[in-house]
Amino acid sequence: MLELDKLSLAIGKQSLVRELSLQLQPGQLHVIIGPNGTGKTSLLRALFGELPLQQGEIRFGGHALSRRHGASWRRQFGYMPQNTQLELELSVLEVVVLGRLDSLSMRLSDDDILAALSALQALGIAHLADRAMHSLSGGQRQMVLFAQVLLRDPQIMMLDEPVSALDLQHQLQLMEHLHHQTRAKNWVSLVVLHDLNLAAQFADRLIVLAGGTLQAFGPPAEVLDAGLIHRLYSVPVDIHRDRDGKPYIRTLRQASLCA
Ligand SMILES: Nc1ncnc2c1ncn2[C@@H]1O[C@H](COP(=O)(O)OP(=O)(O)OP(=O)(O)O)[C@@H](O)[C@H]1O
Repeated sequence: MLELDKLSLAIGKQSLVRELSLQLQPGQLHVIIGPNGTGKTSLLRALFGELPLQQGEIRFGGHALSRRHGASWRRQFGYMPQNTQLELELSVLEVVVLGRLDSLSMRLSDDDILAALSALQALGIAHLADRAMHSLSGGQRQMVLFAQVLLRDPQIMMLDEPVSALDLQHQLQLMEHLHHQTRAKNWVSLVVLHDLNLAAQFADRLIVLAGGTLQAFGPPAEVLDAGLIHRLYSVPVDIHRDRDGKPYIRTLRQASLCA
């Protein structure tokens, strides 16, 4: 279990997250939603050990994150940050193999290369293997970096807006893959999404953040309602339910936004 105990984060004098306590279970997909600038990325960076904690504690498997053990802490994670803009001369296959960096010796083993190829195949992008990373489109790059993070085979998987550049088919493919692997590998998965319908379809638990504080935590069917969404985004919505009882959301147009 990944535990956050009264976690507070700040950059300089600006408070980003306040007194956040959560228990995140292995085998479950947790989706973080909330308005822009509300601390979602900062939270992932703190969990990864990239942003110092102002107060509180993060524990995984009984061990607390500490500065001294930063490198071994990070080894437990697969982390795909928000910015996927990489001007690398490396080929796609080389970038994906880098997912094995921690266990690489001076030479790549055949196993590493086969694992990278099979990740590319599973995501339907094996045809990109020899392309230079810098020559790819934004969506192609996002899929390749997802393949790279899969290769780490982590215990905790964190993806920051991983579908922001993807078309509908690839959004579904990435989320289905993540959902399946989270169950199969017993990952604690944490994903930041802005698409509430995608979040409602795939999340076991939603983590709703606004203004750096936890607004709600639970299954989408229990958490998402028109009142919460209006409080978060000041946008009126209709909420419907699909055959499985999962909510789906339709925004209502507002002439007043066009001042
Ligand atoms: N390096 C930094 N220096 C100063 N302020 C920062 C820094 N990184 C983030 N912030 C501020 O911290 C707040 C939270 O940022 P964060 O990126 O965590 O939000 P977010 O919820 O992920 O936003 P978005 O949905 O827009 O990606 C914002 O007000 C942002 O301007």
